[in-house]
Amino acid sequence: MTTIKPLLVVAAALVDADGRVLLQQRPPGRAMAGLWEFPGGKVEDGETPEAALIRELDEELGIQTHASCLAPATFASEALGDRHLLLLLYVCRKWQGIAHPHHATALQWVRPNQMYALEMPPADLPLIGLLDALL
Ligand SMILES: Nc1nc2c([nH]c(=O)n2[C@H]2C[C@H](O)[C@@H](COP(=O)(O)OP(=O)(O)OP(=O)(O)O)O2)c(=O)[nH]1
Repeated sequence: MTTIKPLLVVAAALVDADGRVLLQQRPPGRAMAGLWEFPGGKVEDGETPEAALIRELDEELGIQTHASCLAPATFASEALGDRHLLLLLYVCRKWQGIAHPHHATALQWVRPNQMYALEMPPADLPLIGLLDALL
């Protein structure tokens, strides 16, 4: 029997005052290079999902937020190679600092209905409609 180990990933829909969401472009040389994703990353051993997301937002964008500013929104469940991705998406409207692409090739602020035209990871596609309805 094949054992599938879930891969737990957390990501944020950072929403600005105009209802736009921040996406970042995955850098070259990595899986899914060039695709537009929500900032975030893997939950490490011993971390809560919220602590992992706070860490990733600081590492990737240089912004700071708090667990009380992370509202669970939805999740994705998708085969990913020999793993199974569980992606927890939070909505965050409050943070400190200005987002800069520390790891990503580029950042852009988009309305959810503009995401349909962007190349995003397969797991993210079902999340767009939810964000579109929610924001
Ligand atoms: N951050 C993020 N990852 C996503 C999204 N959609 C999606 O399928 N993923 C996948 C891509 C990767 O397989 C995984 C995230 O892992 P990663 O490698 O980017 O995370 P990480 O920052 O912890 O990276 P590393 O430590 O391995 O360098 O989740 C998304 O919207 N945001």
